[in-house]
Amino acid sequence: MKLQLALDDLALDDALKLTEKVQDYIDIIEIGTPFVYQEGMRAVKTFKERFPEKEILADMKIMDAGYYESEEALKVGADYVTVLGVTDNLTIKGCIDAAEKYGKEIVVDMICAPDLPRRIRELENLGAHSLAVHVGTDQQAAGRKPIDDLRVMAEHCKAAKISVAGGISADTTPEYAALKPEVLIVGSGITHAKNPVKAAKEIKKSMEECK
Ligand SMILES: O=C(CO)[C@H](O)[C@H](O)COP(=O)(O)O
Repeated sequence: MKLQLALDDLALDDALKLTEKVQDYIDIIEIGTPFVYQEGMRAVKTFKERFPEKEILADMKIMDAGYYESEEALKVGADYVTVLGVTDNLTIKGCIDAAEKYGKEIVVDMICAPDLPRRIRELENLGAHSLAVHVGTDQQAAGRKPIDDLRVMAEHCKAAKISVAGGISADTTPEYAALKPEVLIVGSGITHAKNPVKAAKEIKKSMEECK
């Protein structure tokens, strides 16, 4: 199980400093969607250069122009690019083709996707590498959590790897880790923690206890 640190609402220098501090506990560095809006592909390139031993995910949440947009991140060093599961299969296929050209992978973000079992089947048939259960920031504010969708994903996913995101913290990691997703994604649970190093260390420890 890998820990993915989502960097969403930090400036580039602050994000680099925070990542230095927690790097021992994380496997994948996510350049979050707001960070992509703020810094563009410069952030992907900078993080790949500063942390060459880590995997980098560009959370682009692509909705159209799948091949072209994913290649923007892949050519500057992204190991993973996200596309939205609600979009057209042609867009998802474009992202998969671009990723495979670079020997990298696509993560399909299932935020707001209706009928999960059916969509999981379709996406696996398309050859999606990973599917991400995701309760977004606005949904979290309305009290939603990703645990039920993660159960559905764990039951129906046969070939793709599973990621999960949506307000996960050190306190809630054990219940998510128990379902053994391949990747646990944590943003504010580390970046907004009083002590980010302590939070990252606790999260990684809980994950290891579930191996
Ligand atoms: O993709 C995102 C928001 O759209 C976040 O990166 C993801 O939800 C993880 O952050 P948090 O743990 O704070 O929910």
